[in-house]
Amino acid sequence: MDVDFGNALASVAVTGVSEASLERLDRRVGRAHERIAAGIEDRTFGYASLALPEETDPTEIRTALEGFDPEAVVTVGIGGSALGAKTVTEALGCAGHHTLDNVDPVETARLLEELPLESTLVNVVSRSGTTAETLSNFLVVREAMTEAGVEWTERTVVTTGDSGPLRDLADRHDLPTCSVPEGVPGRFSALSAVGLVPAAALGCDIEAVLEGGAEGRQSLSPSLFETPAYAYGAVAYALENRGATTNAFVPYAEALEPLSEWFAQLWAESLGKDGLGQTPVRALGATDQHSQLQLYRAGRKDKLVTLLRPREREDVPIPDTDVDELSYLGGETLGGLLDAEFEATEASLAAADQPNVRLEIDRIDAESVGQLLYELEAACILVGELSGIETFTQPAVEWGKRAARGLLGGGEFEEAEAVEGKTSRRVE
Ligand SMILES: O=P(O)(O)OC[C@H]1O[C@H](O)[C@H](O)[C@@H](O)[C@@H]1O
Repeated sequence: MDVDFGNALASVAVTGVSEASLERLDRRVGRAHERIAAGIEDRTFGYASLALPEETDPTEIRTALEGFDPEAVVTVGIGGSALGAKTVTEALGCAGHHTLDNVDPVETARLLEELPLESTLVNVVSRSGTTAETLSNFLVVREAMTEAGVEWTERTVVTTGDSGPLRDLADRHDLPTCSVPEGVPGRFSALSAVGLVPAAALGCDIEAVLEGGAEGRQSLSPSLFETPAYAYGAVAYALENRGATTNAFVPYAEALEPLSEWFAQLWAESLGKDGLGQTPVRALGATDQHSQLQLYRAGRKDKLVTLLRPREREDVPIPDTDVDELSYLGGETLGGLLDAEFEATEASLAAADQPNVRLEIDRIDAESVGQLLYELEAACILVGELSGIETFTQPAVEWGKRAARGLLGGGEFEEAEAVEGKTSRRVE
């Protein structure tokens, strides 16, 4: 990806960052890069994520999928065990990928009604193999397949850790499996089997995705001024230190909308530690110019707006019109209008002293998507290094899990008592 942070400079936006500050920060970026590079080489927990382009074996994935030629794939997983896979297939236009990454009974029932179960591949993904939502959905899907007369063991592939209930189930039923790479947190696993099985099953070029990731790896160098991923991470970090506690991530491409969900987990779960972290807001261009832009321009100056677009895209001409007020659109294209709105929004934010950064990729294809995922991960890891936080863990998510488990009789958890003791002040 290319990064243009001109609109994040103090010379453009009051809450921006000065060139001199970035020069000083670059020395810290260089030291952080040394730590990151060493962590990649040593496959240290978390940093191992940035070794995935070398470590992920497409052959393992394709072997596990041998004999499958599904009409549809349903990924039963949650968080990093679903978002990366959804991002890759949606970006690459691999039709037929559905995800069950919530336990909304209406949605699960709807999807099971809609799916051609006899020609659907069930892709169960859980690093721990113990995630309640994933296992509950899997049990429901398995029962639905049985009731439809489909032998579930012949239509299920599992991606999980080396041990745990899901690994035991896969072994017991001799299911094809892929491994979850050691030392790679779920939100950083898009460039592993966790993120690539559905794309492979639906005929996408996962090798090219990994090639893009490898180009991302090659792009890392000790300076933010020579490394797009570090330029983005360093500017996001510097802006947060100047009050930008929100990062609105706005791709101008429908195919990249799931990327925003993936980015939100990556940014929030990695950086939301010790009272720090930017709140990622998922938005979509041009649609959210008609909803959130008012806040970005005229609300609190507590934001970074990240604008992402492909430079090339398939296009659609806009026919001529005899409506005078709209005649300027005739002969234009939808892509031309989208690009004009991207640039106009970017300028309108700068004109309102709202720092924004432009990310661009050549086009939305397997290689560009792989490189984009990689470089956004590297940007996130740099922010974690500069912030001095634990980038790769997520202890805060465990409290709620224990409370829910206690409420369901899954053990004695003091967190469940806190739920019972809720302070109420109802208005009906
Ligand atoms: O892959 P699993 O072990 O099922 O975990 C799925 C997700 O749930 C956890 O609670 C974490 O918040 C996520 O980082 C993780 O991706």
